Amino acid sequence: MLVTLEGLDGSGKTTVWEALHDVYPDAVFTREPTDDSWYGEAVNRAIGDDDADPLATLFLFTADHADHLSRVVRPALADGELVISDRYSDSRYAYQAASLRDSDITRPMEYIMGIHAAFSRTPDKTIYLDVDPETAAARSGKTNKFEQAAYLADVRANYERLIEAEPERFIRVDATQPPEDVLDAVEAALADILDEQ
Ligand SMILES: Nc1ncnc2c1ncn2[C@@H]1O[C@H](COP(=O)(O)OP(=O)(O)OP(=O)(O)O)[C@@H](O)[C@H]1O
Ligand SMILES: Cc1cn([C@H]2C[C@H](O)[C@@H](COP(=O)(O)O)O2)c(=O)[nH]c1=O
Repeated sequence: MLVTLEGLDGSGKTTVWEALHDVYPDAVFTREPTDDSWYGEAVNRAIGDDDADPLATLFLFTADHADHLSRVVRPALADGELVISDRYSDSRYAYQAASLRDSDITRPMEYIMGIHAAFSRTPDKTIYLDVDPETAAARSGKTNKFEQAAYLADVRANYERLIEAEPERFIRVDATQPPEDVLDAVEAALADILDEQ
């Protein structure tokens, strides 16, 4: 089963993802962008480059996703493992659709989803850590071009579109709560997901 954690920068995904290691010691914990491949390194260069072309950046993230899928996610799923990924394809649909909003591509989210449809694997469940853009930007420290409240407001609107389109896949957790309450809510959601299996 593939479970993904999604949300704005600073929503607390990594805090939750790290805490879940103790709860599910046998699960495969992974992330996007990857942190163990040259594709992930290329993505991180694009994140740090204010002048990086948004379309080129989309394809770097997508290349990293393709490698992540074939090298980590698909083999683990084939072995029957629980895979928990800190960010996954929805991050592309939400972030790169926002980056390409004023580009020549008329429907960026649909375009990005179309690219993924040919090869990707949709998560079984996605836990969305919901936080307002101002809190997200403040928590993340505004260290790069993505961690800005105005941009994150567009990203959040895109996440809302995704949730509206697939309400059965997404579980929304209020990420403005204290970290221990957020973790309790995520643990309860995951327990329900695994019970339903
Ligand atoms: N529920 C919370 N309440 C207050 N602060 C939090 C909460 N969860 C995480 N934080 C803090 O916010 C900061 C960002 O958390 P974290 O790295 O987990 O977020 P993230 O969603 O993974 O961000 P990014 O996508 O930018 O990597 C950290 O300093 C963390 O301690
Ligand atoms: C996977 C993915 C990520 N991003 C953005 C979101 C963040 O600002 C950075 C790095 O992610 P992290 O969780 O803070 O390490 O990249 C993106 O724009 N598109 C994606 O597909």
